[in-house]
Amino acid sequence: MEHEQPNPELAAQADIIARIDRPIVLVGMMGVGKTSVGKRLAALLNAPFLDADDEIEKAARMSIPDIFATYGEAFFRDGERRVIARLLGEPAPALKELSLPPVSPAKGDVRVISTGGGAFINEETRALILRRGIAVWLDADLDTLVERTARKDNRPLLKQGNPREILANLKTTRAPFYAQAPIHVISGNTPHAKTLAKLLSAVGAWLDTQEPIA
Ligand SMILES: Nc1ncnc2c1ncn2[C@@H]1O[C@H](COP(=O)(O)OP(=O)(O)OP(=O)(O)O)[C@@H](O)[C@H]1O
Ligand SMILES: O=C(O)C1=C[C@@H](O)[C@@H](O)[C@H](O)C1
Ligand SMILES: [Mg+2]
Repeated sequence: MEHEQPNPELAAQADIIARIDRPIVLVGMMGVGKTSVGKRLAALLNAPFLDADDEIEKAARMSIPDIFATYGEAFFRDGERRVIARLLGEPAPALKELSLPPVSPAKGDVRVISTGGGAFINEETRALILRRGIAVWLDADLDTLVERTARKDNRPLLKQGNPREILANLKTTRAPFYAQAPIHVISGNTPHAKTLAKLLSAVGAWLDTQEPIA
């Protein structure tokens, strides 16, 4: 019987996965792929996946467009801040938001949290994410964002005018905030698997800078 050759790429991935000890939090523009890439990353890490937008909808028992339409953006942002605090395991006042219990991680503290596009712009939310998680800025060019966001009709901010112009403005004004994430990955026009591999190796490179060399 032939011996199987060890696969160095898989071994490198396993090494990175074993060193991840905190939540990975994906931040970036709407449509960049935080949810779809985040789900795949969680599967690879064998860790829970939590989508902040979904959690807000569950907590409010309303869709995001309905929350915006009924209560306005400021109300949504406040809920978003409290929900993300809960997903990051922040105790007490966050629980006021609803009767949901804090999420209990299955494997240590590791989980993948995909945030909504505006979450990292809030100072308090950003500070919490930077303190408790490994923040990854997923980024893409404007054409890619326009194409990807056009696939679904569930983003109220894009209904306030020309989606391309709105995305261009948001991208410019938000970039300095997203850039505060320690890791930056381009979610380009390639299959999800490629973005995932790039993301994991960027996390590995960042972990290398955090650990003292023995
Ligand atoms: N790397 C990729 N390659 C191809 N398609 C992608 C990639 N990343 C995301 N997409 C597609 O783009 C669309 C938007 O992705 P997704 O919903 O994950 O974005 P998001 O960042 O979570 O957006 P939002 O902030 O509005 O929740 C989906 O149809 C998804 O399949
Ligand atoms: O970029 C944003 O501000 C938003 C992105 C979505 O994920 C949702 O959180 C909501 O539609 C707002
Ligand atoms: Mg999403």
